[in-house]
Amino acid sequence: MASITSFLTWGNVIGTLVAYYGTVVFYRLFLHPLARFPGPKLAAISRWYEGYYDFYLGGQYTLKIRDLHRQYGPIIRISPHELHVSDPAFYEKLYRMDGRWDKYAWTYDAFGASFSTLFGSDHDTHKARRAAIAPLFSKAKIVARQDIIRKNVDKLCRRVANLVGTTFNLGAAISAFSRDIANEFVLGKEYNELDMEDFNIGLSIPVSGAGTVWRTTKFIRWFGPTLHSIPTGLVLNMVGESTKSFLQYLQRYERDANETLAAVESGSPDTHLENTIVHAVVHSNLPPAEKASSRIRQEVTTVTAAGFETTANVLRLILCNLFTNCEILERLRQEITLAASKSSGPLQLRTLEQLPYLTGVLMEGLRLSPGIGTRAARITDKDLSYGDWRIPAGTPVGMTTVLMHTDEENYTDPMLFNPDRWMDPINRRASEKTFAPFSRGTRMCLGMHLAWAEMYMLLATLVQRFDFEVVGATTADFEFVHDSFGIGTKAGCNLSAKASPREV
Ligand code: HEM
Repeated sequence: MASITSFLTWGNVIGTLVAYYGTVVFYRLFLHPLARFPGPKLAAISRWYEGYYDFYLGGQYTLKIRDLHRQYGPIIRISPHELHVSDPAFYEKLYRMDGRWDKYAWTYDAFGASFSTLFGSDHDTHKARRAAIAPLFSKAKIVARQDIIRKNVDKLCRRVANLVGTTFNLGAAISAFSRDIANEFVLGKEYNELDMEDFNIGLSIPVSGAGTVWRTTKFIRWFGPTLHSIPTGLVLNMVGESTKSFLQYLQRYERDANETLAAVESGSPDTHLENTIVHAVVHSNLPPAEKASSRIRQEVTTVTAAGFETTANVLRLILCNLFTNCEILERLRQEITLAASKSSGPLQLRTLEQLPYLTGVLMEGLRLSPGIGTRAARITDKDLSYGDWRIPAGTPVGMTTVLMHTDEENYTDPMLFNPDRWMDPINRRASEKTFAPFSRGTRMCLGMHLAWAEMYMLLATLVQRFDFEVVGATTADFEFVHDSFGIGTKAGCNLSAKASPREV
C-alpha cells in the first residue's frame, strides 16, 4: 500500500499522462494507417480539432473542410480516424448499391437512435430494416396516396387565404405542412398542425435545433444519453416553452406509436393501419427483437423526423428566391398556366413532373439545400482506391453533398439560384453527376418520392394562387451556414411574408 501511495505523486501522474498522450500523438502522426494522407497535423492528432469548429464554433467544420481541400487537395485526413474526399468522380465509388457499406457509428450513434433504419450503422441490419418499410415509400405508393398531399396543400392555401393582408410566418406554415404529411404517411395519424394558429412554431424551433444536441454528443458522449434518461415529466418543469412543446410532441408520438402497435397486434380490421410503418415492421420477416416496441418507436420517430425540415428547408429557400425574383416567378407561372389550360381540376403529380422549368426550380432548391449539411461517412470491408491513394478497409471516408453542390468547379456561379442550368438536356446530364441531394447507394433517402411529390404539388399550387411579399429576409438567409446534421440556415424555420390573392 505504501509503495502505491509513494508512486502516486503529482510528478508521476503527470509524467504517465505525458508519456501516454505523447505515444498516442506519435502513433497518429507517424505510424497510423492514415499517417500519409495530407491534412492539418492537429486534425491527425485529435478529434478536438473538429470539436473546436463543430462544438465550440457551432457546426463550422463542414465549411472548414472546404477550406482544407483548397489547401491540401482532393483527399484529406480530417480527424485521427477519418478521411474526406472532394471529387465528384469518387461519389459513385463511395455511395453505391454493391458491396458492404456501414455508416460511421461515431457520427450516427450520437443521435441516440441506433435501432432505426436511418441511424443504425451495420450494413446487414440496415438492409433488413429498410426492406421491411421500403414498400410504403415506393413511387407507386406515393402516387396512389397523393390525396394526402393534396388535402394538405388545400388546407395550407385556405390558411393563407385567411391571412391575406397580414404578415405571418409562411416558413412555420411550410414546416407544419411537411410534418402533417410525414405523420399521416408514416403513422396514419392526422396531427393537424396546419390548423394551429401559430402553425405549432414552438415545435419547429427545437426540431431545427436538434443538431446542437447531436454535435455536442459527438464530443461529449454522455450528453445525449443523459438528456434522454431524464424523465420527461421532470424536464417539462425545467425548460422553456418551445422545448416543452417538443417534449410533449415526443410524448404524444410515443403514445400514438404504442396505440398503433396495440391495434396492429390485436389484428384490428382498420385498413388505414396497413399503410403505417408499424404494420410493415410487425408483419415483416424481421426477427422478434427488431419488432420490440422500443425499436418500433425509434423507427417511427426517425422516419417521420427525416421528412420534416429537409423538405421544409428546400421549399422555404425556393419560395424566397421566387418571390424576390420576378423573372423566374413569371416563367414558372407561365409554364404551370399552360399545363393547367390543358387539363381539368388540379394538376396531377404525373403532369407536374413533366414540367421542365418547375423541375429546374425544384432541382435548384435541392442543390442549395440538399437535406444534410454534414459529411456522410461510409466504411467498407475492402480497400478503396482514390488516384494513387489506397484507403485501408475499415476507414470511415465521407463526402459532403452541400460542398459538391456549391463548388464552382461543378456549377458556374454556384450560389446563384438559376433553374436554367437544368433546362438544356446535355448540360443537365453532365450536371447530374454532381447532383445528389438524396444521396445514393444503399443508404439513399427512403422518402425521396414523397419529398418530390410534396414539393411539386405545393409549389405549383401556391405560386398560382398567391403573391407573397417577403418581409425582412434575403435568399442568403435560407442557404447553408452551419452543420446541424441537417442544413443549418440563418433563418431556420422562419420566413415572414405578406400574402395577397392572385387573379388568374
Ligand atoms: C427534400 C427532402 C429530403 C431530402 C433532401 C432528403 C435527403 C436525405 C439524405 C441525403 C439521406 C441520407 C442520409 C445519410 O446518408 O445519412 C436521407 C435518408 C433518409 N431519408 Fe430523406 N430527405 C428528404 C425527405 C425525406 C422524407 C419526406 C422522408 C420520409 C418521410 C425521408 C426519410 C428518410 C429516411 C428514412 C432515410 C434513411 C434511409 C436509409 O438509411 O436507408 N426523407 N434523406
